[in-house]
Amino acid sequence: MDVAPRTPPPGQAHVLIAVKDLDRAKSRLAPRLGPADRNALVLAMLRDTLAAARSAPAVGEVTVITPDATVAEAAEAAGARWYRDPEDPGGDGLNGVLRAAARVAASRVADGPLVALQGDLPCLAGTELSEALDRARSYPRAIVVDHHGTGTSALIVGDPSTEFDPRFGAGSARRHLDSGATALAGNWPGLRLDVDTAADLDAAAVLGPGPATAETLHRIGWQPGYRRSTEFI
Ligand SMILES: Nc1nc2c(ncn2[C@@H]2O[C@H](COP(=O)(O)OP(=O)(O)OP(=O)(O)O)[C@@H](O)[C@H]2O)c(=O)[nH]1
Ligand SMILES: C=C(OP(=O)(O)O)C(=O)O
Repeated sequence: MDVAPRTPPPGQAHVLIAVKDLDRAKSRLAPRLGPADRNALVLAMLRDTLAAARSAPAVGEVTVITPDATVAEAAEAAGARWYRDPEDPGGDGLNGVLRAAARVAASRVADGPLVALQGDLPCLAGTELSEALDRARSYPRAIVVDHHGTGTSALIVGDPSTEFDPRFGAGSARRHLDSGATALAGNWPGLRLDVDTAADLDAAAVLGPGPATAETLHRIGWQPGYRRSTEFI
């Protein structure tokens, strides 16, 4: 990771978003969507997530970590920076990549928190993220638990001397809590709604996704509950 240092304004957060190769992304949607539609959806959800994160006054900088050139282009177009995945992230895909990115970011973060945010939050509002960041100030390490109550939408590490130590993956909320993180309370449906399955996407369509995701859902003809209602016929 060779990036020129640029220090975000004091007190503002540096948000890290990791996105894997589009060809491997959102495999749990494969039963409902072909590769082209899945790729378009991943990019659209990322665009909406980036737009919301960048609109939050509490956020000073957003960096996408990805091995994928198309994702990197989308990040740049949204005004975010990007790093390429390290050659050897340490054996643990997402968490290794985030640890490596955090090491680079930590060398130039002023005094704001470092945040690992999921990139599949199509209903995220900047105000939700700002509120969560504000609430996280009272804790050295905090998380936003996802809408299922088991995963993690965001890990917020406010104390730069604290190890970043991301523990994402299935059941990550418990692991983050065990690592000393505090689960933040707040009415943040968009921040909590990470989309991995058809049911999640249905929920996002109902809650109200950002413009990129809304347009993509329309274009690919996504019909909430379609399969579930016909499966039993
Ligand atoms: N840069 C980077 N991002 C990753 C890597 N592994 C996972 N991610 C991202 O981390 C988030 C959670 O990963 P997963 O749940 O494994 O993958 P997903 O694409 O969301 O969904 P599934 O394929 O259905 O598991 C997603 O935004 C992924 O794109 C990795 O090795 N490198
Ligand atoms: C990576 C996570 O979730 P998902 O695999 O559902 O994206 C997580 O909640 O830590």
